[in-house]
Amino acid sequence: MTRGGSTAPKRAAGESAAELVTDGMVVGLGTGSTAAEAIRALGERVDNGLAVRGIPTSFQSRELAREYDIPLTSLDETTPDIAIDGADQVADGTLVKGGGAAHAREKIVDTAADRFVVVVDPSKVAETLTHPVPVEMLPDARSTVAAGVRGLGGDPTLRDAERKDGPVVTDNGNLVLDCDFGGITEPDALATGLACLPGVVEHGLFVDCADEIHVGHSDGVRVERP
Ligand SMILES: O=C(CO)[C@H](O)[C@H](O)COP(=O)(O)O
Repeated sequence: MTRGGSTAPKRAAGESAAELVTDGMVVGLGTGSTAAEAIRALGERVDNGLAVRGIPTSFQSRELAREYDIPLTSLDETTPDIAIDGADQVADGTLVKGGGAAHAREKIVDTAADRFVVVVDPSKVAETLTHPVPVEMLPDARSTVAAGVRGLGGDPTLRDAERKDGPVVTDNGNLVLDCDFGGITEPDALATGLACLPGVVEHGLFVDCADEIHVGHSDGVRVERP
C-alpha cells in the first residue's frame, strides 16, 4: 500500500523516469506514491522482456516490486545504475524526504546510484524548503535528539500514525521526529548539524544528491538538472 493516490502528474513523472532504464540495469526503487508509479511502469516493461534488478528502499517498495515480478538484489551484491525516488519538497535541487519514514534506506540507495532521478508532481516544487525535516533516531535518543533539534532552531514533533497507538516505528525499528525549521536558508549547515546529534540515524535533507528532477504535469514532464 502507498500513501497518497495515483494522479496523472505522478504517473507522468514515474513513467518518464522508468523510461531511462535500459536492459541489464540495477535500479534503486524509491518509496511513496510517485516512486510507486515508476515501479509499476518498470514492472510493465519487465513483463515485456526488460531484464533489470531492483534494490528496494523500504518494505513498501520491496512488496510492490515483488507484485510486479521485478527481480531483487541488494547493495551487498552491487550498486544501482540509477535510482528513482520521490520527495516531499524540492527547492533549488535540495530535497526533503522521509514522508514514508524510509529516508535512511532511501539515502543509502539513492546516493549509491550512478544517477539519482527524483519524481514529483508540481505541488512539491518550492522556492524555499519549508517542509518539516524527518529525523530518524534510536528510540533511547528521543528526548536528547528533540533537545538538539530545538538547539538548531527547530520545533520537533514525534511522528504518530493516525490509526495506531504509539509512535511510528520505521523499517529499522526506530522513531521519527518531524522537525519544523520554518524556511530553510542554509540546508547544508542544517544537514551537518542534524547528522552530528548523537542518536540520529538519518535525516531527510538530501543536499547535492539529485541528478535530475522529473516534474510531472497533466500535459507532460519537465526535467530539471540542478
Ligand atoms: O521520502 C519518501 C518516503 O520516505 C517519499 O518519496 C516522499 O514522502 C514522497 O512521497 P509521495 O510521492 O507519496 O508524495
